[in-house]
Amino acid sequence: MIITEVSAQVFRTTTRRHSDSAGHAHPGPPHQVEQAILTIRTEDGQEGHSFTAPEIVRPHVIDKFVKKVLIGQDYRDREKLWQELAHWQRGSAAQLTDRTLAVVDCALWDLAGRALNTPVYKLIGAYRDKVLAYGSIMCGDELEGGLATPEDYGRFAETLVKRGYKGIKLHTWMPPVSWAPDVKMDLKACAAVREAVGPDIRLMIDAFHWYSRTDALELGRGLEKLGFDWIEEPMDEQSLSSYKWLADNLDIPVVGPESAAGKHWHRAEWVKAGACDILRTGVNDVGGITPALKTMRMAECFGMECEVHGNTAMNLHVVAASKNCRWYERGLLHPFLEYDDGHDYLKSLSDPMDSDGFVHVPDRPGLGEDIDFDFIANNRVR
Ligand SMILES: O=C(O)[C@H](O)[C@@H](O)[C@@H](O)C(=O)NO
Ligand SMILES: [Mg+2]
Repeated sequence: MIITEVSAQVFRTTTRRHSDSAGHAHPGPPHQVEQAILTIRTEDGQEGHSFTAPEIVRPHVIDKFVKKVLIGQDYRDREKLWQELAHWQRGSAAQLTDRTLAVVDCALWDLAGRALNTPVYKLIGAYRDKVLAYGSIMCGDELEGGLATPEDYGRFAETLVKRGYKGIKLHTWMPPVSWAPDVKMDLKACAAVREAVGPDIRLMIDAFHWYSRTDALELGRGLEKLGFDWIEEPMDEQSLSSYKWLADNLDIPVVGPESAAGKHWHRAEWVKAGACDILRTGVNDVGGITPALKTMRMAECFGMECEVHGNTAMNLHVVAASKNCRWYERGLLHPFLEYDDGHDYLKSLSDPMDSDGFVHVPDRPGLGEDIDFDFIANNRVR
């Protein structure tokens, strides 16, 4: 039970996702990027793994913080280990981030599941073993035939409905797209999608994250006419009072916060302030599965749904272990990319979706990621 090793391996993987100057993903030619796998090992050889960006588990962070908290401890003491890492963040000179807490927490959950030959969502206490996915479309672009026009969004939405999706979320155009942001163009894309898919497909938007209150209000009012289910992150989430103002002035549900710091504690403040109608959490955003579950349960206490940000196994297990969220966010999707091709370091998808739009939680132990350890070893860089 005692943790004896914590290690991070960095390896090369090929992807067609490229990040723009605001960190948004767009398709491009295949290129190699570095990925990291964190491994936590016990004295009796049990292992837990989780993936992240290499800088999140760089040697300074692992040696200065993670190893000092974990080595010699019982791997089952996730709450204690998470609290100790979270407590150290304030005095870490901003070196110990929520992303590091998340990858450590996920690897500990994976370790517990592998040791007990049980999937994480069953360990938590499962609510379901399949969940409807919404197709989360990438931010708009200026690529011919990509997501450059409202009509492009409409055509792609038709493709997603044929694939089986029963919900679609648009990320509309944002800088550095030359002419973005533009509320009227956002609404044209949303109208084109509504026209293309008809009244029964659920639609949501995740808009430019720095609109003014009046821009966000105009966007929300337009979405109400199109029967959208929610408006997400149209303004800077650091302004809780702006979201309180928006939620008070709109009928369409406001979802958040996604990217705001403060973990489950700050999300409690959003609920208390009435700054959202549907709460939001995400394993990477709040520092792990452990705090994501706390956020989800807190929302339930207020009769609120809490939608989970992001794909990957870690978020799927939180959704599968919870009643008060409707969707799994499957994406990000683009006409030029085949999401179901997965990753070269995983032998199969962590979130396979059937033709009815249901994602089935893999029955494999732990997080259930079908890791190709040979690929990682053969492509390891450090
Ligand atoms: O900003 C982005 O690139 C996307 O919005 C991304 O974070 C996406 O995962 C999201 O916000 N989903 O809700
Ligand atoms: Mg979002």
